[in-house]
Amino acid sequence: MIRPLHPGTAAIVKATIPALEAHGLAITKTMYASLMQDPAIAAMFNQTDQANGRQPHALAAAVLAYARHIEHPEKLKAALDLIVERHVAVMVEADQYPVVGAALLGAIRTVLGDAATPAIMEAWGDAYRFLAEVLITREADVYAERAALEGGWRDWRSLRVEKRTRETDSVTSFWLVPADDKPVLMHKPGQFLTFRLDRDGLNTRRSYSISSAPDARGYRISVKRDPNGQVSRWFHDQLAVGDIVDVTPPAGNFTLEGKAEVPVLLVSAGIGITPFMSMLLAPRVSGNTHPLHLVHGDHDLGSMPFQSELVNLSATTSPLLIDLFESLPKSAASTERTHKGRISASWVRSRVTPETHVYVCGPRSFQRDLIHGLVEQGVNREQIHHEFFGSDEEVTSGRS
Ligand SMILES: NC(=O)C1=CN([C@@H]2O[C@H](COP(=O)(O)OP(=O)(O)OC[C@H]3O[C@@H](n4cnc5c(N)ncnc54)[C@H](OP(=O)(O)O)[C@@H]3O)[C@@H](O)[C@H]2O)C=CC1
Repeated sequence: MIRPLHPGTAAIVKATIPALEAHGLAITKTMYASLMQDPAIAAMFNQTDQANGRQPHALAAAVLAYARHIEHPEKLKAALDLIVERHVAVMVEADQYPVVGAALLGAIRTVLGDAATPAIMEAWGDAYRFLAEVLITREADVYAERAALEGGWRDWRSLRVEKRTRETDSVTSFWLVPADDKPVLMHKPGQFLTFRLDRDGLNTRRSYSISSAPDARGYRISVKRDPNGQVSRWFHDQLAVGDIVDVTPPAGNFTLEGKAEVPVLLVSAGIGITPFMSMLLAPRVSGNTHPLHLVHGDHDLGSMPFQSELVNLSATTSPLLIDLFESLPKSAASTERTHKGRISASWVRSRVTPETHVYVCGPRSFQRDLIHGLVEQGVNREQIHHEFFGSDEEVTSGRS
């Protein structure tokens, strides 16, 4: 049950807004430094986003927004929806909230010093308790809903690597089937799986978009090898056919659902094509009728995965258009639908009608440039959907 805020909490929390504006980042950095001492908690966070400061920035902004809108929680709905989505993706549990709360309050006390009076500490304790109860309740509902669906599950489920497929020199697909041979939850195209990786020196959770059509037999994910990436190298070098991995049920809201018949423009760069492969393959299964247009950019045709699948799709799926861009072409030859250079916002803009929904996935700078360019050129922000693992604040805010 969610207990309301104590009378007086909101006024005191609002009075701390100037202190949060001045010291919010110091507070969240101190908080994360303390949390990361616990390996089980550290595993929940993307360590790259910790190291480059994105996560502390994002949390400082969230804490400030909470203080500003504490009397009008409806204004926080979109932010809370995103937090719930992120939390269920990495399987945050109710018993982790007190640990995080203690770290946040400890950091407020450390950074504000004597200014953190007992009344302020009590008010922030109450504000955190209230927010935690809201999130725990909503997350419990999502966990229960997913477990109740056909093929769904509540905790981690063991999947077996049935097959590995080499897509390009740097991309390999992994076909995963349930170790218990029972059906799995059919994903919505665009969703991802999160893996619990706690072996071979790894202690992390990592999400990968599902690149196959919805199928109760299992899932395909496709991983690009990053020479500096510990996890992608582990998938490529260690994960063999027959091995078992633990995953969450499919999660994420980067889906086409609810917008049938609406023209859809899928714009990807690099391995960002993976969720779109699932969307493109799905019509065969679900009778999806969106007019689809894929615009994909990569270094050259040789580094583009799934080309034979795309050729098959364009021959068998109607209506489907595919435009490919090569930023570092190896040959001067081009066709009506293969282009030289990077995908530009103005090229995409000229294909967007007032009805089109644009889905964007790829490197962070690509998403940021494209989304800003489209909005600058008059595309309604509501028509644009994007997906990025990790904190995506700067994709939408313009911070680089
Ligand atoms: N569901 C999700 O959230 C997923 C997210 N991803 C993310 O997608 C990213 C893909 O990275 P990767 O495959 O290594 O990409 P690459 O670095 O290989 O780049 C792929 C292509 O994107 C082009 N590009 C890069 N920046 C821009 C830009 N600002 N504007 C236009 N074109 C640009 C590159 O051009 P050039 O050669 O000129 O640099 C290249 O042609 C990863 O960071 C991954 O995390 C991937 C899969 C799923």
